[in-house]
Amino acid sequence: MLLHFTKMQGLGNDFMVVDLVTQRAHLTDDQIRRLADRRFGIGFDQLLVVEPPRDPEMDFRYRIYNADGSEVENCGNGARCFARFVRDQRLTHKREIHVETAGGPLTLVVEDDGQVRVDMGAPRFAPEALPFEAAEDRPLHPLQVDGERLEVGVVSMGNPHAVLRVNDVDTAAVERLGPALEAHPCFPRRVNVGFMQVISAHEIRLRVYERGSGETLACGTGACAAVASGIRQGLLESPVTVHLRGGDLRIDWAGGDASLIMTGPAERVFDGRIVLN
Ligand SMILES: N[C@@H](CCC[C@H](N)C(=O)O)C(=O)O
Repeated sequence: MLLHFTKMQGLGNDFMVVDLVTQRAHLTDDQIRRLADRRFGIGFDQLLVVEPPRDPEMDFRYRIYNADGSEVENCGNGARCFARFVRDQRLTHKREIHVETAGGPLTLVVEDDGQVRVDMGAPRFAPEALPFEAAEDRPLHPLQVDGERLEVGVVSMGNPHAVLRVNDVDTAAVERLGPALEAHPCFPRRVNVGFMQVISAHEIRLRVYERGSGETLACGTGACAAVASGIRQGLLESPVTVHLRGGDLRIDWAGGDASLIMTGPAERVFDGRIVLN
């Protein structure tokens, strides 16, 4: 069958976006892995699927799959691309869009300048929210990883994140510690791993080794998790500018049960169609 898709990117975190409101298709894990391949397929960090909502209060259902075919709960850069996509495709004219995700509802607002502001919900630090195996909820947890004793913050943004403070993201051991932490037995559903360099109370640099996709140029939920963990540790104050390899995000958080607000760009790259086999 012939599938129409759009390639999009948010700060270099790239997506294949498929409209399953007007098309019918079912993609298997194996097909997703082949489409994600940067040499034999289209190439992307995540596949985003737009579906009709199951809840009548919502505008759409937004499903997210990593490059390894696993379905996940949330994707911040994807949410911004999703908002641009449904308006560009004329699936909605609304500027404020309510979507269901596997990690809970999200509200997306397309601003006049084309930037998208996303209410990402409140961070959850309780270990069982990720899940993470620990006896108590604390700002930093000691963890033995690849022969090293590390201290990590753990945060659920719908999806699980571990945040590690480093002196310099350019020299951080992302390729070694990223996969080791992602597969650490204390994270039974695996974890996304953020390497955070604090520049000032309002500015960090961040690299993220993503569960199921490897290091990406940017991760929206990772940026929210790093800021929430940094504020909780008393290292940061809202608003925080997060410098990622692909560009900058602004994150606002009033603390407690307040939602994290992420603001950043979303771009269409090209439209295409592919025969699914
Ligand atoms: N790139 C995303 C996060 C995508 C999902 C993540 N890899 C997971 O497995 O939870 C973002 O921008 O948030």
